[in-house]
Amino acid sequence: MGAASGTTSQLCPPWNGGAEKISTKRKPYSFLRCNVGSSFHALSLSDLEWRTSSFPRNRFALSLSHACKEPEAPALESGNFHACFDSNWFLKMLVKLQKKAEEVAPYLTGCCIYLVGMMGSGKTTVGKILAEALGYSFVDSDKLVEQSVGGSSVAQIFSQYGETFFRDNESEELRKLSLARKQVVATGGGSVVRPVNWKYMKQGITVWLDVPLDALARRIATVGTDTRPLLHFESGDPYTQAFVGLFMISKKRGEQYANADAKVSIQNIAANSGLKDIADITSTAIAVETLIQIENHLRGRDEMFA
Ligand SMILES: Nc1ncnc2c1ncn2[C@@H]1O[C@H](COP(=O)(O)OP(=O)(O)OP(=O)(O)O)[C@@H](O)[C@H]1O
Ligand SMILES: O=C(O)C1=C[C@@H](O)[C@@H](O)[C@H](O)C1
Repeated sequence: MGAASGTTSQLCPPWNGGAEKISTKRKPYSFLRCNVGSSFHALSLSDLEWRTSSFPRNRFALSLSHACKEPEAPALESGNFHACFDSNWFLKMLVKLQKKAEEVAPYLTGCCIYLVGMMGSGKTTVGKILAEALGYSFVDSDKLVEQSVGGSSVAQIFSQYGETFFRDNESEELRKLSLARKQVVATGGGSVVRPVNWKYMKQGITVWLDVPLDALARRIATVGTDTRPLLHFESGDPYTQAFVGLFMISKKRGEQYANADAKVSIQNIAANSGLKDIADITSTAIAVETLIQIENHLRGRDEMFA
């Protein structure tokens, strides 16, 4: 692969099935240049590895990594993304993402973006893509809590110390993050329940990823509920367990997510792009919509103060 600096970026999630299945007849552009802030990203055919053998005609798998010419350019998890999809569509979406990020970045003036939403709503997946596009770093508040408690997992913290202990640590990590700049933060799904957390998160821009419960339950059922202690109390098959648990939680949380400055509705994205199944919406498309909603929020705010 052509990752000269050895830095590779995962641009999309390897979610269930590892593939977005859209057929294509054509090869991709031979070269794609993306500027993100001061960093330069180049995707070329040497970075795109085509493996056609194991897929039906007009379908292919793409293994993608790219070289970061700037050492300080944000690096996501190392490892390549393997998927099967329409290359032209994907590259267009990637260009759209970079263009939108370049438009929005100067107005953000380095302030942090907090993604809020129910568990499984894609805060981590979309957050990493956004951070990469904006030249921000990515942090996951659940991971920060885990580190602060000496490396125990969220599930272990819940069972060993209880939810209140977890929430106290979560608030403390959000307080520290409120002093930071240029970070995309994937918050814990329950960060919205404490008013003080909103005070910290509102130091930046808060965005709600609004995903229907059925889609959340399908995603969570795929990976299991082991890492999600609040879903451990339900019985039934993994989908039912996840759906019932999510339903109860969402009833309790009511409209708390709606306190966010901007909302990204997956159902709206599907409706606007003519897609019947929201599972067909890629995380890159959701990241683009997130930037659009952030831009709308910033415009509204500037107009209010003009
Ligand atoms: N657009 C999408 N389409 C399908 N699956 C997705 C999409 N985005 C994320 N997923 C999958 O859903 C699961 C949850 O995603 P992710 O970890 O990004 O959510 P999260 O909001 O950070 O969850 P949590 O709050 O529980 O940490 C993962 O298995 C991920 O691969
Ligand atoms: O929705 C919630 O309350 C949670 C979501 C996860 O991100 C973790 O923060 C934890 O499992 C609790």
